[in-house]
Amino acid sequence: MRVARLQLHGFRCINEMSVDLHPGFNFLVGANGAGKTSVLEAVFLLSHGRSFRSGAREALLRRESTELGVFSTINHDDGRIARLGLGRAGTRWESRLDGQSVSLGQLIRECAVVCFEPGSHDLIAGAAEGRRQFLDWGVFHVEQDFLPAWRRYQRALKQRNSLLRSSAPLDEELFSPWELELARSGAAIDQWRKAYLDALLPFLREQSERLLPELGEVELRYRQGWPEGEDLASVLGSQRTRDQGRGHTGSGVHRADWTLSFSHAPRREHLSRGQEKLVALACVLAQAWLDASRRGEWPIVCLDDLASELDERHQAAVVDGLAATKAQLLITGTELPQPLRRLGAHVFHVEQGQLTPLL
Ligand SMILES: Nc1ncnc2c1ncn2[C@@H]1O[C@H](COP(=O)(O)OP(=O)(O)OP(=O)(O)O)[C@@H](O)[C@H]1O
Repeated sequence: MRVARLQLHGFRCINEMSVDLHPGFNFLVGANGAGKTSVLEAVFLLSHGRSFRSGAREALLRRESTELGVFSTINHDDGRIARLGLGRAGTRWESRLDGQSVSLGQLIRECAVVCFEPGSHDLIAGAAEGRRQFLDWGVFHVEQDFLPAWRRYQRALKQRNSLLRSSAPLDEELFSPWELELARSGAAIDQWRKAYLDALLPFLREQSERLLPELGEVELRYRQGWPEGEDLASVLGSQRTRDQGRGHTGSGVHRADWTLSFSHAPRREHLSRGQEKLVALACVLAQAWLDASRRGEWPIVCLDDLASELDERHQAAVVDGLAATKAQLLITGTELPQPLRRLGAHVFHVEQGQLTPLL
């Protein structure tokens, strides 16, 4: 799939912008603060319903603006054209698909964007939440039932946490229904996550061999969030007193995590910063390959500030990897690095939130 046209208003530093993108490789060049990342952020928003930058969605609204809109025409490989819109007027957010008002879930299912940006580093070096989000986005896009199960899980978790914080003595009858729901929806979420990571692993191996052959073989470890082989409902039942002391539920799929290790770098601390960046990039590209194999069309691939911290050899390895995909690429940088020129870029100059085609 490809973004054919992108229109933004009231988004970050962008007052009004409309651009027709190339179906192949688009390179957005401009000075620091020009608005390059904001363009990628808008495309990402349509596929994730949130920004990749920290902070509330409200921060996306341009200062001095009262309305925000992100509109995109997506061309699918089968010839279908979808018109996506996400906007905020006053305090209300609205999602539209082909002119109809839809839920945010329906909107983001229509469009697949994988994005590598400086914060993607957190996939390797950051907290577990970012890794769970990465995993759950992949599951969400293949499993129709994931979102309702995840919502049921979140609701039950909230209820159990508020019971834990209430001063009442721990009452089995009050806790049990929520713990059973956590176990039921949690088991489904856990199975989907495991299946997703199993499917991701071969693509991850391929990407890491291409980008980081010096690190040796990659291993992926998944922790489900409670002891393996035990029933989550029983675990929660036995941990009520401990959880009451903590004020929250200490076990469940909301505590899951996955990590990578390499035969020549078994611990994360063995990786240099540039290597961490490449490992995170390998994860993102593996996700794109898996998504393409399942969906039958490539997701849109966004790479923000790709070249920084990478030497020419690794940049060339990244370029070889990208050349092997059929994805639409949106890449940003303060200049077009030599190795990327091989991909035949359509360059846009970005200045004060405006895109001007250069080549
Ligand atoms: N809500 C907002 N309203 C107005 N301006 C904003 C808002 N949020 C961010 N900005 C500004 O938008 C500008 C563009 O930021 P962006 O991160 O897109 O730039 P960039 O071209 O990617 O820069 P860099 O190369 O430094 O990463 C910045 O000057 C920033 O201060």
